Amino acid sequence: MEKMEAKRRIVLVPVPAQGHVTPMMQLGKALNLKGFSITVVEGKFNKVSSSSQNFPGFEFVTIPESLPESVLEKLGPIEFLIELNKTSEASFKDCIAQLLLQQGNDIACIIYDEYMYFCGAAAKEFKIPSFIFSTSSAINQVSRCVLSKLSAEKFLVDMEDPEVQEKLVDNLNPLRYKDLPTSGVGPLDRLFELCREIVNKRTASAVIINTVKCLESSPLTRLQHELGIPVYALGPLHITVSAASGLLEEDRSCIEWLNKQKPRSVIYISLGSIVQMQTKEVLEMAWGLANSNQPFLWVIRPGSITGFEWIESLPEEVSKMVSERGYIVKWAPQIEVLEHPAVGGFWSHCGWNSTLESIVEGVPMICRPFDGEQKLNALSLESIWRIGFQVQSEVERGGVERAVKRLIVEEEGAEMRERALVLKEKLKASVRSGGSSYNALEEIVNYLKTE
Ligand SMILES: O=c1ccn([C@@H]2O[C@H](COP(=O)(O)OP(=O)(O)O[C@H]3O[C@H](CO)[C@@H](O)[C@H](O)[C@H]3O)[C@@H](O)[C@H]2O)c(=O)[nH]1
Repeated sequence: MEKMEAKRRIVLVPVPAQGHVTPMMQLGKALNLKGFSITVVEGKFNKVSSSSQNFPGFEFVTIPESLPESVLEKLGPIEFLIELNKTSEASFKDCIAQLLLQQGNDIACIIYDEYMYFCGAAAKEFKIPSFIFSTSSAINQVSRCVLSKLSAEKFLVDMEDPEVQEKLVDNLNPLRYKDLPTSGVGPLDRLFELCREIVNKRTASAVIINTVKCLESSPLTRLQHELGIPVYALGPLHITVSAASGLLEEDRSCIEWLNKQKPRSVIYISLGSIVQMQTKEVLEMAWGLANSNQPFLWVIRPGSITGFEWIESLPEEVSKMVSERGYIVKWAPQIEVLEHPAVGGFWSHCGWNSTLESIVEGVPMICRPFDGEQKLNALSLESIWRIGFQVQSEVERGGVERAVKRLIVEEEGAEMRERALVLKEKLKASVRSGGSSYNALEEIVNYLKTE
């Protein structure tokens, strides 16, 4: 009898946040289908192992030294990540040493989220190949390379000059210096330090990125040039494999509600898994949506309105008006919502997963980015792909009403939808046999099998 080839193990290290876990687990599933065994190393909160039933055969390991979620609230995201990397390095080395013992030295590769750069030390020490995985756009990666070379102090002074603000970043048209993702994340010097750590490739053999060549051809070329190692664009991963790793329970009743709405009439509103809103903005949104006269499906996560558990801060008259025209859920089956024929547009914070998911369904977008990286995605959606437009950061009811009508009712929205449908076909083609993302995955698999 022919001897079965032993499966080789891949260790995945995701960031414990929905927008990062989802694509990492999709990558794990894709590699598992290609014959690799998967071990997921995780920390103390937002554990993927809570949905382990969706990943039969995967092994889940917890690092004992990782930081609790309360530290994230105390330190803010940048300091938390810097601290997490410091505290996790030694325990991750121990964890890999253990795994090597158990697996008879059979670890083909460590694939770590770009923010989990502490993994680099273990890869180096045990001479295990490593890949860096990026869950955001290539333009964001390139922007980080640009920022990592700047001094925070000088940047702040330079940016006082309006001419510098408007200056295009070399070969990255339409990106201007003022578009670089520096806002909303804390002190600039700490952000630049984090950028330097993230773009430091250490001993990694390649970067895997959840984007698509036809969307980001020039940033991808520039990224490869900046990093000097191969960059594999194999997105959108969610259409390569389905891998349910939701950290919140989906409310499927919204699909029944959508079934009762007219084709392309509904605006879907979701701001991802992290964004927080103030009550004032929520109220302006509610009035604007109601005044638009279009039906709407609105995801409001528990705890996402600052200071409140859920939507108890909405006055009764607003709740009544909302329920007449709209439907609110705590968490939706987003991909299914976007592919529903009743959905005509997506009001989004432009997280990278939401951006890809919307394009794959040919749904045009109203862009309301919150932090710097989302602003880059909004810029691409508005100025490069021309399948969405941005609303001003100060959200007020008149602006909300106009934006919804512009996208769902007016000719301009229809044109955006047409362009989105063209992109949809291109993205689908990229993951089919012979497509750019399909080929990138094949190259990775061949590399891992021969290492
Ligand atoms: O009701 C909902 C709302 C969202 N989602 C899913 O949650 C994910 C959200 O991801 P994303 O759109 O990327 O937003 P964030 O959760 O905010 O993701 C973080 O991670 C992303 C990837 O690095 C970044 O682009 C974002 O800026 C960052 O905030 C998507 O897969 C959605 O399908 C649901 O399933 N149901």
